[in-house]
Amino acid sequence: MRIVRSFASCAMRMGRVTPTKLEGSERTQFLDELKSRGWTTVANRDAIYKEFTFENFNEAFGFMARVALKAEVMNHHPEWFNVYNRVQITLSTHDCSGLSVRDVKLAKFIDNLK
Ligand SMILES: C[C@H](O)[C@H](O)[C@H]1CNC2=NC(N)=NC(=O)C2=N1
Repeated sequence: MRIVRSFASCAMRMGRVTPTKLEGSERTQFLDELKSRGWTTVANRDAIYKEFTFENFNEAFGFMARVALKAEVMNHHPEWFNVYNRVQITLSTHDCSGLSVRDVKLAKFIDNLK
């Protein structure tokens, strides 16, 4: 049983388990936390958005590289747009068509880089 559980939690960490959409008070709590750090909700879809500005392209791209490596490990990828020193990031979970804990986890990682 312990082996089954540890396999399940490993699969979860590796992003191999289909995530479920955040709902109810858990969702409200996560969203309040994210909004306090500058994330906003997106019109017409269940996603969060934040814009980051850097000194120059080099700083912006270094930041993107760090996010990309984390995203690959999590098997959870951002939708993003970059022009010179500006990076716009939208997070949503395609596998459940909405926000999941993976978006919250990736958002926290991103905020800690800045
Ligand atoms: C098949 C593969 O597991 C999925 O497509 C992964 C890859 N990256 C992903 N990224 C995001 N943002 N949402 C997903 O649901 C997702 N799913």
